[in-house]
Amino acid sequence: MTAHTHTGTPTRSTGSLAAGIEARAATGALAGAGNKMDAKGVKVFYGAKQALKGIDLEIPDRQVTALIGPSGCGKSTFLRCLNRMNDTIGIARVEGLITLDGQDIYDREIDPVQLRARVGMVFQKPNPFPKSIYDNIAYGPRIHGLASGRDEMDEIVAKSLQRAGLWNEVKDRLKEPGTGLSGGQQQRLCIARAVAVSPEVILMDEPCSALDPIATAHVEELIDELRENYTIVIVTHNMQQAARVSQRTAFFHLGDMVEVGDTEDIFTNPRDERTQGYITGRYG
Ligand SMILES: Nc1ncnc2c1ncn2[C@@H]1O[C@H](COP(=O)(O)OP(=O)(O)OP(=O)(O)O)[C@@H](O)[C@H]1O
Repeated sequence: MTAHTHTGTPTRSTGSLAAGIEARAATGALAGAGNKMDAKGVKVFYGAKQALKGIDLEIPDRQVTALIGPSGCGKSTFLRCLNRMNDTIGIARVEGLITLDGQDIYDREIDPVQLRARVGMVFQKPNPFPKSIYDNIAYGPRIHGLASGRDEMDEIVAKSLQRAGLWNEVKDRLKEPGTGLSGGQQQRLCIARAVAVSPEVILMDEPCSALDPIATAHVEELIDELRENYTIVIVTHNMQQAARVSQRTAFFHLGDMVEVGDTEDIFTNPRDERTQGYITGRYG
């Protein structure tokens, strides 16, 4: 089965994360230049069952790429390949090539923990740690040794919360538990936590499915702001959301990537009848 393709690097800071965030913002002019990640012939098996049949997909730098398609078609499986989260599933086996800035992320030299700092993830259900708001954010930078002292850590926490649009709501209650926030605030806390380790790519697996419409709108606005500095890949069942937040959309069907292109083209002029059927609600 062939896929239709419609047609469209920041340096990682090893020192101060706050400086890294600033540097990333300063190089915003590079937005959209080239592909951040590239998948070629990606197959995934869960035991004997094949979930992905050979996916080719380019992930452009500092754009939002939406993965859509009917339940069980392999969107989350593909997303998890991008930061090797499938490594944590014993029966999962991944074949093919996935690169980040041209480097094979499945290379033996690559440490998956370091990779996941560069390619962060936000899950469907907000999952703050049972810790204070401050410590939720500081956890990753502590593990990765990104702050040399308390002042620097305070700065990272503040900048990450600002980036996630949560600072004003929580700046006076940083010692309170993250679990005490509303669902929408918790999800923005999780986005701040992902941002705190200065990732280059943020993967989002249905990040709004547990949120009400107001919280959803908030997170969608945030995604739009984040793409200035980060490459984002989002799995969503909500086609309006894909149309609102993404610049590129890839349609998955039964383990294949059927069609990818500019979001507007995919929604107004899908080439494959399976894509057309899905976006017009004939199935899925
Ligand atoms: N941990 C796992 N073990 C075994 N099979 C799995 C596992 N995770 C996913 N699968 C199977 O792989 C296929 C693709 O699942 P995946 O969750 O990637 O699809 P999806 O498109 O994200 O679905 P949904 O939209 O319902 O979340 C499905 O048949 C699913 O049952």
